[in-house]
Amino acid sequence: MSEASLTVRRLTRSYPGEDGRPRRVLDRLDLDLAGSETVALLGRSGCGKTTLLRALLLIDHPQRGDGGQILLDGEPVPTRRRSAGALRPYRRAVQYVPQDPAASLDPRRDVLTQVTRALRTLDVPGGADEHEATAHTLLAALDLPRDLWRRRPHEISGGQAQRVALARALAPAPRFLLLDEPVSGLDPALRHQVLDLLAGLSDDGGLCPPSPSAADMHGPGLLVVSHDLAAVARVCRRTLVMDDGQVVEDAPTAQLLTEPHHPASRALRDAVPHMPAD
Ligand SMILES: Nc1ncnc2c1ncn2[C@@H]1O[C@H](COP(=O)(O)OP(=O)(O)OP(=O)(O)O)[C@@H](O)[C@H]1O
Repeated sequence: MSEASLTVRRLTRSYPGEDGRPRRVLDRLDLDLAGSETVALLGRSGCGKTTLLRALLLIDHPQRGDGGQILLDGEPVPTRRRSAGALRPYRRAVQYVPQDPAASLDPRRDVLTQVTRALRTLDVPGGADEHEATAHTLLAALDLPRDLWRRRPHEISGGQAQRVALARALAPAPRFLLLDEPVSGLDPALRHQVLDLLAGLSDDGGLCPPSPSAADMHGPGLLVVSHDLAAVARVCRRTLVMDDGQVVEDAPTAQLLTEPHHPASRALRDAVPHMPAD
């Protein structure tokens, strides 16, 4: 099976402005991600990163005049008038870990059920036993011991909640995983732990349950949204810099740390407190 691809072509998104006229936030944006890649999406606050993520997750509301295409493996995905059933294959393939994972967990359900329920909702093949086995494997692999599995979100720590959200996102064996600021607000130790975990994810799919495309040996492609070039440099080989609703630089992360071209990239590099020696 060929490598997965997630493609965005000439994507335009707007919000209603104060004068009632649409205010363009994404401006004919193009993006190409491969299933084997680890890509950071950086940019100053307000440049449109979340708007792009929402578009990729098909949870936005395009305004009149908005357009462009999102394609999974070359197939256009409906970005308007979406029916839940028709979108399930896409939702299984493109998963998400939000910025505040603890808040994204269902407060009424225990850790194990957060994962099994996601599998059921997404119509992932297999019965309850198989879903539970997948959840067991992932929770254990993410260092969430069995005595946590029957606890509800308010009974676990923030770092544990983050890993539960990650387990839930990985359970359907996605081909792409989108992460919104995965380490912002974490203490330094936990930050390292999460970054190591993400770095380990990308190479060989080590944590992912067997994918329906088992021939695809790669882990999910990662798209990591962040403000922090230094943090993503540990995980992402490629970095996209956004400014004013467009990708203004697309370069290997190592190159961006040493030779940023666009002023927006230079500002990000200059915000890195200590440049790595290499
Ligand atoms: N629902 C909305 N209605 C109107 N304007 C919005 C809405 N959501 C975002 N915006 C505006 O669109 C622009 C892009 O916002 P977006 O959240 O995509 O930026 P961002 O790059 O994710 O910022 P941050 O890094 O601060 O999260 C901003 O100017 C923001 O104020």
